[in-house]
Amino acid sequence: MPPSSPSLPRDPVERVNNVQNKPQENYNELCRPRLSCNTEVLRAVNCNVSRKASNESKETSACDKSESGTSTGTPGGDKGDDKTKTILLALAGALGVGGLLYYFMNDKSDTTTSTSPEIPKPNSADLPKHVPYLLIGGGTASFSAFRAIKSNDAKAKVLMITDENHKPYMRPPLSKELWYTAQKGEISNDYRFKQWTGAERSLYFEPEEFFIEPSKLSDSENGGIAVAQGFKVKKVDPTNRVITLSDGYEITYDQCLIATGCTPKNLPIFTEAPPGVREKVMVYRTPEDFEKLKKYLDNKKTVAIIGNGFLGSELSCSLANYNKSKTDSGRIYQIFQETANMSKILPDYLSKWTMEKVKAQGVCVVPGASLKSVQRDNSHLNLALTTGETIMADVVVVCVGCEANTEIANGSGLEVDQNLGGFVVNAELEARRNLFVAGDASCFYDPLLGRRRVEHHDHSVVSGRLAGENMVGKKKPYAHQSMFWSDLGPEIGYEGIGLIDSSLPTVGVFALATKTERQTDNLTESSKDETEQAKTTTPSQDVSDVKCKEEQADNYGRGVVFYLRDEKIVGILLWNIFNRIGLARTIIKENKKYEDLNEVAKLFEIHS
Ligand SMILES: Cc1cc2nc3c(=O)[nH]c(=O)nc-3n(C[C@H](O)[C@H](O)[C@H](O)COP(=O)(O)OP(=O)(O)OC[C@H]3O[C@@H](n4cnc5c(N)ncnc54)[C@H](O)[C@@H]3O)c2cc1C
Repeated sequence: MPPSSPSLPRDPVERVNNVQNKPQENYNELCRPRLSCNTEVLRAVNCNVSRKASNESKETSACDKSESGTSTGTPGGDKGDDKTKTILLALAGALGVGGLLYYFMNDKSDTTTSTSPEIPKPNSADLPKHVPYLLIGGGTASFSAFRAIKSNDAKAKVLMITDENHKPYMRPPLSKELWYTAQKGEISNDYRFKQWTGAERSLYFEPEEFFIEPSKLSDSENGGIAVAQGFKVKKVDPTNRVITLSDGYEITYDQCLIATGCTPKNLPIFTEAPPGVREKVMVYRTPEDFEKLKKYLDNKKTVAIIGNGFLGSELSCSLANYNKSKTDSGRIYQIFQETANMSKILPDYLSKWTMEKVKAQGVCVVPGASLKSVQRDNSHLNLALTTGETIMADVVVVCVGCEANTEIANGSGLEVDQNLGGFVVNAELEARRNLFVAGDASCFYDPLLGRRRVEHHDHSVVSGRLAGENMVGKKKPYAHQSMFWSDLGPEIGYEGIGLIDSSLPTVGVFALATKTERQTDNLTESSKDETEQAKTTTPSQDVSDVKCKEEQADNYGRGVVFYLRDEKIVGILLWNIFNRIGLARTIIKENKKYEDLNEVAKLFEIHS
């Protein structure tokens, strides 16, 4: 029997707010920045994409190998650069100016300066000696905790300490919306971007004026939040409630939160490489990384993205779409070991279908390949792959996951989970009394799915909020089943909840558009006359017949995938279906077997 249909959130904001332990005030500004498309908006976006279709074959063919077994990057883009360099190198050689030679060999023109606002050199003596609320980390979880503290303790004095030179900001648009905004013009200092709905907002949760100076926090009558930027916390002494900064400065607290997030991993093949190689390799997490990569693209550089997770796939699509606005651009490669995009979370057939969509956006996808060696020539990196191919790239972006920032545990007596990483916390997200952990850095117990660590925006918002509430004494357990979302260009958006793992048995139910209807969809923005039929794939079914064949290319445009463990639904993926995550959460919470998953799928209105 299907569950009774719960009342669905009326709009995206309500959907994100429709979570357990919701406090009274509005969390709009922390909500999923995408604010899901309604059908009309999505179709409108799709139409724009199809209008660009005539360029796609040209862009896809840009991935063709120019020599047998060898892919070369930026065939036209770098020629001018290289010629100039050759002349200058000859000059430098003639003059015997070794330093100049080194400069050009290392292609310093590629390096970028951050556009982050100049801030005075931090001086820890300006920081208070004692604060009632101390937040370590300046990200989403930390800012969410501040909101919760403030709404429960109106005059709270909160000090946030971050080693970044930014006020609190959100990360998801860095690999998505910001690139589409950048495509249309200049990026503003506060990184304003257009959401898919057309609404505009900044990457920053609040403007500069919202915050008070750290030196004025203690005397502030109405409290508030001060951000100590550019400071690293070295350790915490939970017994005496004192933190120590890396310069030795100590601050005592009443309540403390650790929300230190995670750091992108790199690969030994790069970290152990000579400096000339290393300077062409980057990871991606901050606005500075966005600026740096954008500059590479604007200079027609070829980018090789290594990795097949959310970030690798999202970024590949965004960069390829960004390049579409240019008459001349470098290539975007995505290299990974697996057979197709997002194969760790998507069932095989959907993963292969998705890869074709990613390719159609202009990404040169190189599946089934890992790196054998890397060498630097004049200005390029030559990436030799296990497939025998060599990719020539100007820059490599390593997107191979993230490691929880737990250095603070050393010397603080805090437990780190050996398998999952992250600070081990109890049900109230407490590591020690009066010391909480939230966001990517927390390893918490999920009563339904076991001990987990989650690296997603929604988890950081809700766990940060709960930690903040517990810091003011609410003593609430964390029982929220968090969701995530990802967008692969303007055409594919998906949301997931629970265990989304392709090694589990899955059942997918999709709405199919017929050929005629697809043409209609491509030419008009109306959905009125469209009829759809459902297609179900089950774990027992041979999925080879639903592979990405030409005539089935749009089979998986919209649907729902159930992930099963012991025949119970433990995860739900909503594929181009929005505003239904509350229903998915309810179904997972029921933790039961369903005889007919088609009936459950109907609740998601995949045909509407
Ligand atoms: C490019 C990108 C796109 C993403 N897109 C999505 C998406 O589409 N959907 C989704 O669900 N999730 C997405 N995520 C994941 C999501 O953004 C993270 O889960 C979220 O930012 C985690 O928040 P946090 O507060 O735990 O950590 P963070 O946002 O990383 O904040 C941690 C902060 O603590 C600071 N810090 C660390 N150690 C110290 C120390 N010792 N002292 C002082 N400061 C310290 C860090 O510098 C950082 O500022 C994306 C992430 C990235 C990088």
